[in-house]
Amino acid sequence: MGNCASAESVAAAAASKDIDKQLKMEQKATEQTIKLLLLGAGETGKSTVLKQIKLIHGTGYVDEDRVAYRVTILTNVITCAKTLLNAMEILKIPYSFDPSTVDVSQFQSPGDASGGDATVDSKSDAGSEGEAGDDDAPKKEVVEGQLQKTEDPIARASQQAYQNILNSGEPQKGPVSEAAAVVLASPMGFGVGEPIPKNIVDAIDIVWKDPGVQYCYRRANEYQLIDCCAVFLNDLARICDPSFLPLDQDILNSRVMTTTIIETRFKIEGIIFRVFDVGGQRSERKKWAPYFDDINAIIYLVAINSYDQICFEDDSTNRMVESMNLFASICNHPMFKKTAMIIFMNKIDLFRAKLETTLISDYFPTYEGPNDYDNGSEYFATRFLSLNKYEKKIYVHFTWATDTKQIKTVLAIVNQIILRSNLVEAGL
Ligand SMILES: Nc1nc2c(ncn2[C@@H]2O[C@H](COP(=O)(O)OP(=O)(O)OP(=O)(O)O)[C@@H](O)[C@H]2O)c(=O)[nH]1
Ligand SMILES: [Mg+2]
Repeated sequence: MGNCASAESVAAAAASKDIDKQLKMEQKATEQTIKLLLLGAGETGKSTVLKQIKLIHGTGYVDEDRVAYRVTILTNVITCAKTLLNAMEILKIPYSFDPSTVDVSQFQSPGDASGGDATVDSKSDAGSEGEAGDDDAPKKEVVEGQLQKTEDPIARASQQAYQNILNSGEPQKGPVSEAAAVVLASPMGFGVGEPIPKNIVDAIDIVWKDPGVQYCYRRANEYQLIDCCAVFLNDLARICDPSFLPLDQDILNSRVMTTTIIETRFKIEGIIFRVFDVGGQRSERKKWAPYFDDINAIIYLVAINSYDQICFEDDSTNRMVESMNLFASICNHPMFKKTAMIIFMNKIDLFRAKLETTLISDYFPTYEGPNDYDNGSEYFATRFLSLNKYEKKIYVHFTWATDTKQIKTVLAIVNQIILRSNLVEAGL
């Protein structure tokens, strides 16, 4: 009997110890949960960063995911091809228009020297129109962020050639216009396992290689084109092959606008990260506020290459200006006073490429430095940091969200920042 009582009390003590242990573990688990919000305007790369976290710290993608992403990628391909063709009409560029054959001297006007020569040279790829300069020409007045429609000898030549075709009353003829008709008549998307028919793939290829379409592509800031256009259309044969199954890199390059808030959980070095990815377009932002409670850290995404682009949502607001205004409201939000704040100045690969063709000062007249990466990136980082009213510590990283190696390094640093600032916050 005595033995029995003692066995019971031993069992009870053990059970109580288990409960204590369980409680402690639960307490520890809650203590060690980090709520991380990915914020930023549309198309800045939030979902791409989430995909990277999934690849680096999660389970990655299984074949079922890849089959679904294939549908997305093929839709991206069709969307890009159709968008380019519609833009040919808007910008008045005829098929087969070749900027390199234009006699620039015939299309000059007195304003050609003002400020935009670097842009003009590279967008046209024509090489000689830099000579159009006349230092006495009046300087263009630049309003911050205002869209600059390309007005140079090449654009004029293209418009005139386009107008001549219209005046002739005859439709454009030839293989490119025939291919364009096939692309424009193609369905927007294809189902799971369904390939894009070969005649449509061939038509997209012809359209994409046309010099007029390539010129139109270089002027993509004048209309809305998703960033994965070149990466997919340059790789058509592989992507449109019926056996195509997307690689991780293809998934990272693909584009779907986020319309619901998605929470994904990861365990990183024993700590649970609850990562929330939101839609960045204006219509999506009203869904954000309910998720602002108890947020430990925010990664705010900026597309640093977007300084010459207008918002998808309206045709007058510059994307960088939109991004700055949104950041001002987030970083000075009373609920985020103690939240670790990290800015990702993202799309640095596209930023570098854009600097070759587009002057920052054409869109941000307060920028007086050389049109290079170091000075340009520092300028935009400083502009964002200057919006911080409370002198709160804000960390800035320059990122290339589609590059897993670079993001892996950045995320390791970010994890340390988040953990450190939350230890400080907890008084530890
Ligand atoms: N080249 C390049 N492309 C990028 C980079 N970051 C994102 N992208 C591409 O940009 C496009 C938009 O990225 P998303 O991650 O969908 O943007 P988002 O911020 O989630 O957009 P919303 O869901 O509309 O708010 C995708 O095609 C990405 O592959 C980058 O650093 N470099
Ligand atoms: Mg998204």
